Amino acid sequence: MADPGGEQRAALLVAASLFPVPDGAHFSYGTAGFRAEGSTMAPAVCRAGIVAALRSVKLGGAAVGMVITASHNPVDDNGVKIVDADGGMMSRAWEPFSDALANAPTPDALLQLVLQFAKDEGITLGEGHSAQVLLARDTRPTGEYLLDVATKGINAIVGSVALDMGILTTPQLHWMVRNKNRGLKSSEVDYFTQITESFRHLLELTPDGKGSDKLMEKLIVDGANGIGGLKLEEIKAKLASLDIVVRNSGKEGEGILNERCGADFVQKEKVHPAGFGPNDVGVRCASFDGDADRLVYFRIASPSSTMIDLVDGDKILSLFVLFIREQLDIVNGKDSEDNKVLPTRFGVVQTAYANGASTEFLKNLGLEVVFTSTGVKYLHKKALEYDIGIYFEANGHGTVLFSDEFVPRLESLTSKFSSKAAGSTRHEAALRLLATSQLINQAVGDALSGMLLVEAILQHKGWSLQNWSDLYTDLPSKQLKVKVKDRTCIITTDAERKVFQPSGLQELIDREVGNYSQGRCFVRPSGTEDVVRVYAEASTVEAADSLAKSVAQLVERILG
Ligand SMILES: CC(=O)N[C@H]1[C@@H](OP(=O)(O)O)O[C@H](CO)[C@@H](O)[C@@H]1O
Ligand SMILES: [Mg+2]
Repeated sequence: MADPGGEQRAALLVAASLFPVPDGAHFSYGTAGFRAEGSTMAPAVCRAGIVAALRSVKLGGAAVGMVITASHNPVDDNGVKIVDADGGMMSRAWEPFSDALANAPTPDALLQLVLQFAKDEGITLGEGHSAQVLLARDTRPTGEYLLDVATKGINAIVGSVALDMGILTTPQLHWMVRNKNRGLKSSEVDYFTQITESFRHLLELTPDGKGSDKLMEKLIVDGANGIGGLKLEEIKAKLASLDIVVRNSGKEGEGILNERCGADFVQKEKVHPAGFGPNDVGVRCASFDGDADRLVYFRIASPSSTMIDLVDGDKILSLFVLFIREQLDIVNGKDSEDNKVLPTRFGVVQTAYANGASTEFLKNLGLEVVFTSTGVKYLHKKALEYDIGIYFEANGHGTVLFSDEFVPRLESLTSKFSSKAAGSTRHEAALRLLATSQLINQAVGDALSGMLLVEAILQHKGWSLQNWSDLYTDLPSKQLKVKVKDRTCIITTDAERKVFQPSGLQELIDREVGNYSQGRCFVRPSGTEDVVRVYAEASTVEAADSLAKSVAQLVERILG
């Protein structure tokens, strides 16, 4: 293999020896990158820095991103995720190399892995190339240290530049990488300007007589004591049409990151977050997760209970679908199927965790609903196949993607309308679609921009949270975690809805499911925790609980 030169070899050996992998440690690039207790993350983070820099070299010096975060996980955890040049998750083809590198036992083993991989990928190391990696972190206490570690990893590839973008939400960094590589404005100020301006624009397009005063009433946002709350506080003043109160805002002394708060807690426990109580009964509330890439809504139903009415990712998706479909129908008017001014392939992507009632609702609208494995990297890729592709995980992570081919078509139609039919309902509908494509993050799910789109649509429809929630009734569901010896023994198929191995387990699950009306249940190994997840749905809460419990027992019995 081509010799990258002594300087490059030495740099890799030094970086590897700075952060050796302790005996017994094993890192795995899971559903959302490497994650573990923050104080143990340095070897994985340093090596992820090497991977990110190599990725940038491979892509001709395009900007690549790295976010130091463990999202909704406890404050002592931390993690690292690589953002590809298009603003999405790192290409899955690079995950095996990332795993191998993170676990390389010695500096020399690491050097050999890099040399071999560079050769296989046709990457020339040493001189004459450039690479840039944009870095961000969330508010975790180990973040600053790990960001420094990541920088050391990046610098171990000669010619690379690490750019610290500061403390950001995960979707902000994804957005920056995407915009930078498209030659668009990509600073944080630009991000805020884009989302606040397109939100304002959408509100201006609210039909007359809609957007009742009741809707102007306050929106309380649970910031999970993380970065999303802090950023929302920064832009609140620019969202004057909304009366936003931020709780668990991430400000010093307010509470601990993700502890009894945040979108993950609210969605899984179905109780209100810390800092909320009887005084908030009936108020429209939203909850972000710790790095603000997930969003759910809820309402406290009664002063005597902590229970909430949850409006989860599936319902956010349903709301977005209705709005977009309505605008498309207006734009296309009464044109026949093959004579539409804006023919649009509109696709909806869900995972097995989507509530069965949501899937039925979407299918009844005549939409194409497809399923992928859990994790944004799968959903996003699938959604890119459509003119407008929309995906959400039930836990609130999702976005709406407008394809590179579709946006120019929409733009030129909008200008055509503005010269021939300015102010017409079709013109306005086209403008709404355009504003939506600018508001909703095109790189990844984004709680901040997602929330603004929800708010604009509620105003557009003149809907309360109740109207929205009434779209359909969720089937009762239950999630359990089972600790087993080796979760990788479970191999799934059919977008994780069926167990392929160990053989016989699926038949046993099917038999259990058969005992319940509207029963549905699946198991899969988590990609972020050392557990097997069990999900069950049935016609009553008790039945869903009982089905989940029986299947969890089956898993325990078979996998121990
Ligand atoms: C059931 C569930 O919520 N799973 C989550 C969780 O993945 P697991 O592979 O299930 O651990 O974390 C992922 C990353 O945040 C998220 O994409 C996914 O939806
Ligand atoms: Mg997150």
